[in-house]
Amino acid sequence: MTEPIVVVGAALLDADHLLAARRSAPPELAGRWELPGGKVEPGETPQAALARELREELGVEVEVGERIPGEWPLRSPYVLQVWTAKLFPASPDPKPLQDHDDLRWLTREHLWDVPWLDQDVEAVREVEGRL
Ligand SMILES: Nc1nc2c([nH]c(=O)n2[C@H]2C[C@H](O)[C@@H](COP(=O)(O)OP(=O)(O)OP(=O)(O)O)O2)c(=O)[nH]1
Repeated sequence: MTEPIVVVGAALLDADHLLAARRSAPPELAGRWELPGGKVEPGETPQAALARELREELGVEVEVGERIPGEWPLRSPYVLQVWTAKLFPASPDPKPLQDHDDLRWLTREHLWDVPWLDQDVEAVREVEGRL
């Protein structure tokens, strides 16, 4: 069996808002919303991977917090794990530099206003309790 490869997603929180990111690629995922992040590289910790991905994709500097319990299957061999994160005070605001074409800070009230990727819905439900 192929070993699963972890994709880390950020529950990037600011007060009572969660950052949602709209994918611009690949075509089958474009237009749907996700927790920004990406694949953990060999030898990298999930926390380091998440900080790197958010720097590359959004231009932000984050402090990674705790893991949201659970693991969600993506297209084989990938699995999604989610960690909380918050912007360092001196961080620039997030911008959709790479992989995304729109960003939104959502309150709990508006959390389901965007079409999340199907495979992210359970993870977002877990995050919902933190808002
Ligand atoms: N980042 C992220 N990817 C997700 C989520 N849900 C989901 O199915 N995916 C998929 C999309 C991609 O196929 C894969 C992650 O790839 P990616 O393109 O974000 O990661 P990456 O920057 O490391 O990829 P690469 O271009 O270097 O190959 O997981 C999610 O919530 N966040």
